[in-house]
Amino acid sequence: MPFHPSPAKPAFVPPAGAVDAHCHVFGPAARFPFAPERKYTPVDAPAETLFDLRDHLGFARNVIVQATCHGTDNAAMLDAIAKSGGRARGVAVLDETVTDAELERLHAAGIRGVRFNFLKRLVGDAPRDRYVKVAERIARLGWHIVIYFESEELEELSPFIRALPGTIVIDHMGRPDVTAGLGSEGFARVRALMDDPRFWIKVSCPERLTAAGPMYDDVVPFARALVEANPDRVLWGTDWPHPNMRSHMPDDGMLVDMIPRIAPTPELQRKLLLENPMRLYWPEEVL
Ligand SMILES: O=C(O)/C=C(\C=C(/O)C(=O)O)C(=O)O
Repeated sequence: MPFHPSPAKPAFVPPAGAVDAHCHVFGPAARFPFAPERKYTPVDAPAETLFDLRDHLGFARNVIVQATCHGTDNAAMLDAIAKSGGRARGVAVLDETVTDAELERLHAAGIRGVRFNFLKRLVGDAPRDRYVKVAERIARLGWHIVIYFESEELEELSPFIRALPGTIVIDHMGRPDVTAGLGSEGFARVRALMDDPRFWIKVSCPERLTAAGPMYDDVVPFARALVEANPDRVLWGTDWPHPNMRSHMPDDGMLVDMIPRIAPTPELQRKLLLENPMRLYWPEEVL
């Protein structure tokens, strides 16, 4: 499903310098082929379109996250970062063969984290041994680890995740089953991870979690609970171009207009959209 061709202009105006902390670039396939082992083939979603969206939504910076469709070939993301004029940083997917020289080059190119995907529909059986080796290799760079999992797997997965070193950023609220309610065991496990100050969480992707559909009223309480409980360790992103969406394609402008519903004060919005992502991805610019 292609991304929304003409997202609305949001009524909500993000704070100056706001960061879209979870988005992707895909291809163009002619220049940046997709990984042979991929589980899906997305539409081309080039850097130029991402940056136009950034400006249209009122954001200033992007954190571009490597997606499984490109495997460990981070070239498309690195090309986008290089084109951004310093306004993008990245989260890469690596394997344990990465050399120290390559890690230095990736850091110089704007990479500040690695991503470990646990979704079976995206990676099959997650290569946990590889993830441990990569985690050990990046620790000296001060990078963090972004993790993506289904909340129903969290009971089994928690010991492995808690044993990872450094800062850990949970994608898409830990994918709670919103139909099970705020008091569900699954969401309680996600919130229990957040009791550890090493953990951060993205209050993104209501469109992936909703049972009610757009305006995503059923997801708002989950995101708001996470923002209010962890104001200094939350991030927000569009997840553009929204790969693997089946039910509908979200309007990115509408996603931005959800922000005041999940972060109801200017202070919470500033932390979510500016202070927190700047601390994690542009620490050298934080006074
Ligand atoms: O884009 C997302 O963050 C979500 C998805 C895809 C990936 O994360 C990926 O391919 O790495 C998904 O839920 O299908």
